[in-house]
Amino acid sequence: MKYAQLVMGPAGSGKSTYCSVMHNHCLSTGRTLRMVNLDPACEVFNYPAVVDVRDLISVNDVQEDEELILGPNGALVFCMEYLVQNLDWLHDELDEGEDDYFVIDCPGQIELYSHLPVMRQIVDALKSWDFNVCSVFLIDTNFVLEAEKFISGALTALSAMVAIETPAINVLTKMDLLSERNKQLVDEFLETDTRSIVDQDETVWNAKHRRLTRTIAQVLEDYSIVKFVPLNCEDEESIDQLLLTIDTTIQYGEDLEVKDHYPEELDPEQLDHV
Ligand SMILES: Nc1nc2c(ncn2[C@@H]2O[C@H](COP(=O)(O)OP(=O)(O)OP(=O)(O)O)[C@@H](O)[C@H]2O)c(=O)[nH]1
Ligand SMILES: [Mg+2]
Repeated sequence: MKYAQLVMGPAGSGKSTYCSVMHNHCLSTGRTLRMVNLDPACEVFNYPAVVDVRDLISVNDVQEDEELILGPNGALVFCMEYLVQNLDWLHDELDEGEDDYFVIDCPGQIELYSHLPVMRQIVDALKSWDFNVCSVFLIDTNFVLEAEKFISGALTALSAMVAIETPAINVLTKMDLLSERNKQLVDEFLETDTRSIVDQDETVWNAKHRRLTRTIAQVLEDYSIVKFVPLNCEDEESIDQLLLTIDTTIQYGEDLEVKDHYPEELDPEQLDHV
């Protein structure tokens, strides 16, 4: 069995930073993560990538092609579609040994997480190659600090969850940049039910659309579909906590635990006689 975190989210939400933070954290605890750059548009990243999609195709290559005439967004979509047509390349690149744990840095075009099929096709391929996959969907905390933005962030995360259909962990990034007051606000948002968050907000705009926002908030609340985990990259405990949540979601380490623990009702000494 292999494992993969797909690090997704809007442009600039902190995906590549998250990848290098996770890599460094695991390096210091003696654990190996295999890092993958799946962003054909990226210029630099601060982790050692064992797989880099730019070896197959990059936005620069595509934009230099005079026959294609594509802008940066079109070129990125072209690259991702090219990757989907050449999934054997990715399979070969990822195919090294057993029990590998990959962290995959994805591109930031929001269309990839709403209506374009490419991310879904990549996830389906990973599953067919025996990967346990989890999407880690990052959202910049600064963009969810008001009630209607919080709802909008939750809906963005939900649209990715619906489009990609994997277990998902939604992460609020850049917590280190918040003032103490705003940190408190985020904590309050995360503890409060979504419906009450909307009810606290009293703007004119909100009054006009109150029934709609309340209903959306109620649906989010009733189904408990979108939960956020805050991440402060400066705080090792925060990183560790998130990693544990992700590991549990993709069932990483469960085999190890089974070997380490006997069921409660069984006495280990008795097992020798079985
Ligand atoms: N202070 C702080 N800055 C961050 C954090 N995460 C990201 N940044 C900054 O936010 C900017 C964007 O971060 P990236 O990691 O490149 O974001 P990305 O999601 O990979 O961006 P794209 O690949 O372009 O979609 C950079 O200037 C980072 O230094 C964080 O946790 N704390
Ligand atoms: Mg990036």
